[in-house]
Amino acid sequence: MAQRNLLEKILKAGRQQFPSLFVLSFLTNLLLLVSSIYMLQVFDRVLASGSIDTLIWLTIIAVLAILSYGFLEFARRKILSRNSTWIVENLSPEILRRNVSARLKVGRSPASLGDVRDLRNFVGGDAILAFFDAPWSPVFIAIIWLMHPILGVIAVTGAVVLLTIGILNDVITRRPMAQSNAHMRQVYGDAEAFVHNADVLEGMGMTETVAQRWRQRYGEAEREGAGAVEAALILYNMSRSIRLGFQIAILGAGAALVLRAELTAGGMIAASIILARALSPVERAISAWKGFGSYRLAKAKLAHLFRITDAPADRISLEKPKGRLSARELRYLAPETQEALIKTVTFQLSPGQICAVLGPSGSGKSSLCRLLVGAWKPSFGEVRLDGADMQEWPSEERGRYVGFLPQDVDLFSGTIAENIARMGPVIDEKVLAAAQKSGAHDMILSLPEGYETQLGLYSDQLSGGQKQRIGLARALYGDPSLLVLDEPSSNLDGNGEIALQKALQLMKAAAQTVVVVTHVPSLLKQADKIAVVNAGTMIKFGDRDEILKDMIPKDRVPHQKPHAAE
Ligand SMILES: Nc1ncnc2c1ncn2[C@@H]1O[C@H](COP(=O)(O)OP(=O)(O)OP(=O)(O)O)[C@@H](O)[C@H]1O
Repeated sequence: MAQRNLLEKILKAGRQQFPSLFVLSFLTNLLLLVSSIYMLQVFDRVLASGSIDTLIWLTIIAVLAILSYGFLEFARRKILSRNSTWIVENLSPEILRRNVSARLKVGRSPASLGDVRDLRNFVGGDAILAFFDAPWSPVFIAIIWLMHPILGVIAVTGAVVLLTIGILNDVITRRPMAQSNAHMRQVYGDAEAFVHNADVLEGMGMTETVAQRWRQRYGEAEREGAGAVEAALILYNMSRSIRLGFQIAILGAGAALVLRAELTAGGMIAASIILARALSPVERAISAWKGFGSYRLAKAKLAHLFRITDAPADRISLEKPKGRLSARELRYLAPETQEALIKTVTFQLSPGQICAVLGPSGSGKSSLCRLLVGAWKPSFGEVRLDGADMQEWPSEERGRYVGFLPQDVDLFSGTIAENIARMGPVIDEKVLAAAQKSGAHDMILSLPEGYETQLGLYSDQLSGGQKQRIGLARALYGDPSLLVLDEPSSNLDGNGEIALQKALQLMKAAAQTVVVVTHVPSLLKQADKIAVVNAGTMIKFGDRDEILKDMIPKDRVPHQKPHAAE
């Protein structure tokens, strides 16, 4: 329950800091007047009276005030940086979890960790302070007005001109910058994918062509934003010059007023300093406004992500299932296209049964596997393990009883032992048992660091077959009741296949239910049942021998690869 409103909770916690930020901003802005008041007093009182004592006292008071200013400004920023750390630490893991959930549910996630960063940048950064400081600009301008209305008019004009330039800047640059940023993200994503596929690029001499294409797309994205950057730069420099211009104007007008004895010399200098203070929040408020735009967008995207994904369910402790698997009228529509990838699938397996799934390429075997392990939520129908609906079961709890070996195994950054232990706490005996059962133990020991071998991102230092064996050990970790293996031998050599055959025998002996996508005769021999899938429909399901008898012409030798759905 607490997790469901995490986003609101975090934003509310941020808002709760507003009163203290408001008070601190009031005090810091008040103390910002110290230097002008000091200047006013030195010029008009000390220089006129020649009193060293007054100067000393004034200086002591000014220094104390400036020190207090420093302390209060530090406190303001400390509150914000604490806020931003808290936001990132609490929200990021939750967003990562919901990203995974959204990817499986709707194909892609509406929000990313970049949105948490945008949220943090605004709530915990300078932008929000600009909002607290901005109301002080009119106060400073009013003080200048009180010194002399002519100076007040100059200050108001300065603020209006800077505000106009800022708004113009925002209007001109917002859209092209957003487009350029989106394209840049794509271009950098492409670059990462190219590096990841270095072997393909080098092996087929594609590197230069790909680099050329990339350079072209990078150039286009860069040029798209260049015009906006240039316009922003011109306007930024213009606003700086204009601000300095207004400061000179206020000094000049002040001097004229001094000559006409309508203002003191101290007042002239103080007005110039106060003007600088008055105009600075105006300039900052414009960039803060941009930050506010990103914040609002990020908040909306994150709220959408929270709406379409569920909070982690409370842990429930069901007994370990025996492995009775039933799929009833399963149907699955691709989230983005609504195309039916699985049309009708109904079957049941008893604990300890091995079911081989056959079917031509693209027939839906992998999709079926994802539905069986509960990674994909069926659009219609249900998958039950011992009567419990896979979708009703919290995935953390369910995962303890399910092992899944996908077609393409990717391992995560960490040691081999950690990967086998599913990135949780490593229980040595369980890791060893899983590795031995999968036939990966000897291979792991032959690596220089054995189970402690550190795998980097994409685990490039391992061969496809090695990854597959470790993936199988990961699936077997903790003796799950149901194992779903998608083409487990696609990267294995003869020895690997024999090891896999033994592993299947051990699973059967341990009464583990297994669904295995394979066309390999030696593995088919282990199966009790065979399911044949074609175009998303299970067209045949039954005892192995009966199905094979129907499929293989009598005059053909049994160890030939069966062509399932032809
Ligand atoms: N996320 C998805 N969105 C849309 N279509 C998808 C998605 N995943 C798979 N498909 C499509 O669903 C169909 C079945 O794919 P699936 O991977 O399940 O087939 P398969 O039988 O395992 O194929 P292979 O033997 O080649 O691995 C294919 O046409 C594929 O393009």
